[in-house]
Amino acid sequence: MDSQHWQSEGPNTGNTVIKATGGGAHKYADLFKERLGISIEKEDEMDCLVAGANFLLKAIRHEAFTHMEGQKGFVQIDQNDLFPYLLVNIGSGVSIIKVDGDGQFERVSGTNVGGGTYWGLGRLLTKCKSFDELLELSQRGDNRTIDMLVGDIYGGMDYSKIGLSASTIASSFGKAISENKELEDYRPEDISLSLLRMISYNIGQISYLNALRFGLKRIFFGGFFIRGHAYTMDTISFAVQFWSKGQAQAMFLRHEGFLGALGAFMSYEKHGLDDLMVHQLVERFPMGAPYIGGNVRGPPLGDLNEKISWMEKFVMKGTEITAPVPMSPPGTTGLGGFEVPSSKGDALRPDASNLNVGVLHLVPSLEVFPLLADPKTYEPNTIDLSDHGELEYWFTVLSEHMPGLVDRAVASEGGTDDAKRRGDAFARAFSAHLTRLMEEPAAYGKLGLANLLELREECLREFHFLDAYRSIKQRENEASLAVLPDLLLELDSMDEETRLLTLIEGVLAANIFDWGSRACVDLYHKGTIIEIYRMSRNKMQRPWRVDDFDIFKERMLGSAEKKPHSYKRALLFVDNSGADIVLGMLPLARELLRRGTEVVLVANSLPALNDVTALELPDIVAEAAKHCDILRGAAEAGCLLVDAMINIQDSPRESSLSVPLMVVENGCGSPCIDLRQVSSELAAAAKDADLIILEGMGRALHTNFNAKFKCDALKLAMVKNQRLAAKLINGNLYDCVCRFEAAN
Ligand SMILES: CC(C)(COP(=O)(O)O)[C@@H](O)C(=O)NCCC(=O)O
Ligand SMILES: [Mn+2]
Repeated sequence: MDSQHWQSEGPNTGNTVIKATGGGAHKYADLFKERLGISIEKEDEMDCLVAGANFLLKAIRHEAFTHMEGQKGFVQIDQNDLFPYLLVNIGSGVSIIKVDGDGQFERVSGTNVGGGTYWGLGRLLTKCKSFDELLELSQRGDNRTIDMLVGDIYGGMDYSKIGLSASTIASSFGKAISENKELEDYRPEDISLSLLRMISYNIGQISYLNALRFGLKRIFFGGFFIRGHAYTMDTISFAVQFWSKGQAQAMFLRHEGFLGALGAFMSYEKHGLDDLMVHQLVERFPMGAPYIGGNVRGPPLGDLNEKISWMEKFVMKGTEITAPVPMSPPGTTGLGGFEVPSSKGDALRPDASNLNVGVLHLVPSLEVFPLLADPKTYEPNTIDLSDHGELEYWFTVLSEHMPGLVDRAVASEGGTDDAKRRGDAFARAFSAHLTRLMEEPAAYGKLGLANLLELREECLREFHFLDAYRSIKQRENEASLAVLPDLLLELDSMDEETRLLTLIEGVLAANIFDWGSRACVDLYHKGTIIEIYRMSRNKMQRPWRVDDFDIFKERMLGSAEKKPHSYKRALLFVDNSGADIVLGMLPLARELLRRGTEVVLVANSLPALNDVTALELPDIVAEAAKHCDILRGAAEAGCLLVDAMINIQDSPRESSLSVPLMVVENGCGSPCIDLRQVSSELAAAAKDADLIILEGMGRALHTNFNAKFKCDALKLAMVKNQRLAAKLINGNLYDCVCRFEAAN
């Protein structure tokens, strides 16, 4: 888990105990004791395997995946509906284990024809020097030269009566008996593929029969034989699908190489992970994790300097490894498993795990947002990056943003040499992530645009850029606060209906201040903040591309047929600093307060681009409250303005209403929000809420555009990316979305 935990143990005092499992735990125990004074405590291999698999399947959302025809598909496993399952561990031999619960399992079967058989026979038949070389050979093989196919027996025809196609293998290596050929006459590539398919099909078939024997729906495959090899997974999947006639599916584990080690870790008493919940665990991918290819390389990384220089080496190593992998969509043949693997497909990456190793953080305060209509089917991302075209587009966009972002980040730290060095390291680290994900989009789990945007923020933080947009945010807040009084006067002179429309227009118009959008940043060179804000407001033309304003208006103000609805509490998920919050969301909050609705401003816990944070908001509200009694009274009632900095007695109150205004943090530090993991404060504040307003592209479009809630929801955003506008709303850059969805 966190390296700090290990570091805090202090220097080795001679009685350190490390839990370990597998052959190595026996083989090297004496050496560890002799050289390092460390005692290796051996744990049972099968216990560890099962404990490791159980932990991963419960703790990591995107752990299990299917692999068919070169495509990974993540499977969401319900923590409460995991057992029983079949675990097939393919090492030298194969163990088939029925798992009924934590510590409850039985080895129900196995086969001596496993990875060792493939490697042993393969070595004898091809003269390969390593297991990886043998696997790599199979990648270029054509097994039809050796295997006897149904078509070979039936003159190229299918044996349709019993459902066998001409390309089905009738007999592995069967052609060798009828041809007058010697071993040298066969290509090693073909031999390797034929062997791989023979063994994988056999394992797939035996596993399926065992699943059938115990009535199990799920079969997870793991072990050294698989090691991320796409074609091996495809063959096993194909076998399971073929024998089960599509009733069963093979699944694989993302951290399959670590089952035993994790299980050994789980055997420590008091590791505190017994009651873990998936929503409390956050997987991050720091470049500083001292792992390459599943091996720890060197001591835990201490200070930032150490991290930067290690990262430089790591990236060099990464480039070495990743260079030969083609930048094309991952895939094998796409042809039903009986075809030969395409050499253009996923190259073999024996060390595919090198950058996949995340660090799991336990954040006990995270909760599932209680107002999600159905947390089980909720998917935060609107854009799925498993679509290669999308990934390529966003990869390019984010790569092009990099120089500007680095300049901004370095400037935010005073432009010192140290900041420049960190800036370089950040750029290299984030580029390495992007390159890695281009090659293997599923390397870190299911990949959506929100994950990429969050990864960028995490990466900045990793290199100690805590708030790259600090000065921009301050400047924009000040400029906007200066014009707020005039805006409030203008609003107050309007009738209710015009005011509501102007307020929503104001939110949409002010959402243009987005430093994460290339198009908007280009715009900022063309005028002052206020000029751009005015221009944006003047351009507001209804109907917007998505325009549910009239439904929202009817709900708020009522109509001839309907009475107005009085919301008890509204959660306003706010977005950017400056005009967005000051001239957009705060005036809307004020309107809700005026109507007797409690308002909770939900802001980021950590900075992301120019988003306003929960820490910054109270000061902004305090400044705004100087010009507005409604905000002031509500903020005081909500204890937001603790030390009432203004002399309230002196100014007459606009309203006697004083329902509270609160600020809560959302638990995240990204431009998007995953509502499966929010702060406990937000979860608590949500209990009484009956209206949710999600604002901005990140929170309302990239994520949550399709989210359904238990209460009314208003999604407001200006679309500041042409491609997204075209794809999502069949519209154009700067089009607006005002989507209102009544409670489910
Ligand atoms: C990062 C963002 C989601 C932030 O938008 P916001 O939530 O502030 O409205 C947005 O700027 C974005 O999607 N940018 C895409 C890159 C671009 O078009 O340049
Ligand atoms: Mn934003």
